[in-house]
Amino acid sequence: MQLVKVDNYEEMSKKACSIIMEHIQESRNPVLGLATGSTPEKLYSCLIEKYKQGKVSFENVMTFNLDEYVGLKKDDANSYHHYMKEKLFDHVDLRADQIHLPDGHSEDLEQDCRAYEKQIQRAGSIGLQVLGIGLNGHIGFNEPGTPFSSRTHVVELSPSTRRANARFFPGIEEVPTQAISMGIASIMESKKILLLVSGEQKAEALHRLLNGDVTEDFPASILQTHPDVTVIADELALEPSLSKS
Ligand SMILES: N[C@@H]1[C@@H](O)[C@H](O)[C@@H](COP(=O)(O)O)O[C@@H]1O
Repeated sequence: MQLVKVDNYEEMSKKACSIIMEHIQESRNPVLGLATGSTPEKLYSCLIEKYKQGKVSFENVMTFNLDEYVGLKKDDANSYHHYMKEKLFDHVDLRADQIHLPDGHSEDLEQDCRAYEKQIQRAGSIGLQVLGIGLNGHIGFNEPGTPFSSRTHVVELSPSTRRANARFFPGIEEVPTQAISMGIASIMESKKILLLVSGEQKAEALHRLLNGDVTEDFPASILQTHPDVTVIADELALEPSLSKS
């Protein structure tokens, strides 16, 4: 894993933005894996800004999102479909047929998971996957204990993940109990992975990622075995972890 240390959230987002732009410019058929949550918000604003300045185009890009809540319609304000439209898709030159997210409102979730895997494979697998990390080490919505061999699947969200994400909902009761997530094996097939970590609340998770054992109890630890992972972490996420090591 390559660790890039930056001063703050702003710098982390700019650095990630330039890595993604470079990837788009260098690849013939760029396939991006995208994440949601608070972490990549500014990265997406930066990509919109660069697009508006004519510095990047998404004309040839395909996107696959990591996850989606089960039970929310695409236009629900808390769905990841809605998040992505609002934070990125509606502001750049991406057509609907270039964009892929799991369908959490599908009548046959299992079938949808299999179809999602096939779509990723047909696109030639993910070239650059953007990841955030959950407080418990989850990547996508792969909670602790998820087999490293997992493919896109339906997951039960842990109480701590529901609590962490309750800030986006009117209350914890409204946070769905299930989600569809790309599996850990699916994520690991990405050619490159870009993990973004910002803020003191992520310091413990980052410390364990950088120094801990590779174990299914801490899903992100598998990234230690991937040949091309860049972790961009800011000072707040790093400093406490450095002082502990
Ligand atoms: N499913 C998402 C993940 O894709 C995200 O990376 C992570 C961290 O979220 P945040 O960036 O808001 O801390 O947890 C969420 O639950």
